[in-house]
Amino acid sequence: MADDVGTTTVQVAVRVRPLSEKEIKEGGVECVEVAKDNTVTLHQENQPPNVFAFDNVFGKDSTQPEVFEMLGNPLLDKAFEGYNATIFAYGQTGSGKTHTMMADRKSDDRGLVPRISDNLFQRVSKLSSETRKFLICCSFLEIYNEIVYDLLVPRGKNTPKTGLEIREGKGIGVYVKDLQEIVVDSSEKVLKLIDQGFEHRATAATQMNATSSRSHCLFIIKMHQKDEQNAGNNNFSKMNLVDLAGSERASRTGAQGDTLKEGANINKSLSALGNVINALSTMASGSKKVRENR
Ligand SMILES: Nc1ncnc2c1ncn2[C@@H]1O[C@H](COP(=O)(O)OP(=O)(O)OP(=O)(O)O)[C@@H](O)[C@H]1O
Repeated sequence: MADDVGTTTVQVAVRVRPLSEKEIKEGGVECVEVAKDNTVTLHQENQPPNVFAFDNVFGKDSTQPEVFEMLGNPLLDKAFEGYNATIFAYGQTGSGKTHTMMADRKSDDRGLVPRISDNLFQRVSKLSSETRKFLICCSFLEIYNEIVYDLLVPRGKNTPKTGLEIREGKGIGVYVKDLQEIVVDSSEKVLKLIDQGFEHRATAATQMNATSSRSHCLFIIKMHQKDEQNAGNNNFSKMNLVDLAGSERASRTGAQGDTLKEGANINKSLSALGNVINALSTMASGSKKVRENR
């Protein structure tokens, strides 16, 4: 998670998913051990175990509400204070990114994004008054082969081949030109937008003979608060909820042609993201050099 107002913090959580039925049938064995001190031990054949430490660790029996409590709730706290905040789900195809971020959006097993939306509107309903108002809007986009597509608009003949443009504006930072921003006043409306976005994404993927796990997917919630009695509450914040494309390496999957191109673009963007996160965490730990280079 990263917020971009002054005190930048980056936290890394890891979630281990249970073995799938197919993996069990094929004789797969669990090789990851999760400990209460937020460490993960990786056991590999004929090698000494490797131990890794994280800010948060979720074992194979972890639940969606637990993940929300540890990651979603603090993100909302920050958003209500006026900070921008981002969650990225990173991992190889099939590791559980979409399950953690979305899952079945209408079931008790729903993931972070629908839970954040539910909790956001619960908080808004508690805090709203004659003098304190909230305006919330959402956008949904995907980045496929470095091209940005609006998921709230059906893709068709009129969709520009080059996709939407990423721009930077004074006071507003980086934004996507012409991206739809839909005003929402309930969690149900947010879930409808998500459904709509997924439908457009699936249709476009079929048209392009691609799979959705080869694109990055970003759900954006913007919140504007206005309080006539307490100017301290007047603020604007943005939550970016990102389900990244599968991180496997092209060389390992033996990809060729278009799939190789997709893989190269995914690697390029994930490596750029890695550089940004490294720079942010170095900044958070007070490295002078990064600050001077900004
Ligand atoms: N924590 C979990 N508990 C139970 N099942 C899980 C868990 N995480 C993932 N799964 C299951 O594992 C399968 C793969 O998960 P998922 O589709 O979320 O992977 P992914 O990383 O998003 O893959 P892709 O990159 O293709 O989008 C799904 O059937 C999902 O339901």
